[in-house]
Amino acid sequence: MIIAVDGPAASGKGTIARALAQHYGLPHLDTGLLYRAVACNVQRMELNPAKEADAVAACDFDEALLDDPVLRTDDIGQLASIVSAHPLVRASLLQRQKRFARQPGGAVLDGRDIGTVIAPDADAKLFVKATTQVRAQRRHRELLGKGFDVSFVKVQMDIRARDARDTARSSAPLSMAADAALLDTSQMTIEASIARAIQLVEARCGALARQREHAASGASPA
Ligand SMILES: Nc1ncnc2c1ncn2[C@@H]1O[C@H](COP(=O)(O)OP(=O)(O)O)[C@@H](O)[C@H]1O
Ligand SMILES: Nc1ccn([C@@H]2O[C@H](COP(=O)(O)OP(=O)(O)O)[C@@H](O)[C@H]2O)c(=O)n1
Repeated sequence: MIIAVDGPAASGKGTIARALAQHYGLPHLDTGLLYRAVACNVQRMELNPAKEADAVAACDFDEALLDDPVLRTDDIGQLASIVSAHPLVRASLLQRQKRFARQPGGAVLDGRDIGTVIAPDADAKLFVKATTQVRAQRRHRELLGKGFDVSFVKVQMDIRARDARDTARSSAPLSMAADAALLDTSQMTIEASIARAIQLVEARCGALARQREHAASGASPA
């Protein structure tokens, strides 16, 4: 089973994707980390993130970088949304993500374009959202908890800038797949949002199983 979880920054998609992976015993890939690694490499190599050729040169990063806590900073998040807008950067990370999605037994992936580009054939797709205010509060609390000294206003501005860039880019923009289920976590606790996500996946997979049964029996689906 492939589960695609997309949504904007700090909507809760990573929390939900990890919980779904644990619930179904599937491997999980946080695809945002790949773009964050490219961004960090651009910074370390003193390249220009706005130049596609520079960003592409940074795509060949050391795997150990994926575990570096520096990737979680707000500044790297911003840089990631600049490098991720380049089509050649996206192309360079594409096959790795598709391979992960197609591994035997399935997988859970979260990001911006999982349901639309990486796994358009996913068995279940969720689009997780929350108000900008709530997302900024969550991310601010998270960053403070990790020891990063950043103001709420900066986090809020950065989230707005990232939302705008991720939605407006021409290559694989942040958008909800037509067949995704919407999950608004603004008023939900973590536990409630995970429980709802499991319900949505169950509903989707039950519907798919019924469709397949109908197809196998030659009847047209209800
Ligand atoms: N429903 C929720 N209520 C409160 N906090 C949440 C909720 N979902 C996630 N969080 C917290 O918000 C922060 C961002 O969540 P995360 O899952 O990393 O978001 P995303 O992957 O969409 O950026 C984390 O600190 C997480 O624990
Ligand atoms: N599948 C993905 C995942 C992330 N990204 C980019 O990478 C940036 C960082 O993604 P992330 O998922 O780590 O960020 P958060 O949502 O966790 O804040 C995003 O702002 C996007 O620009 C993307 O373009 N496509």
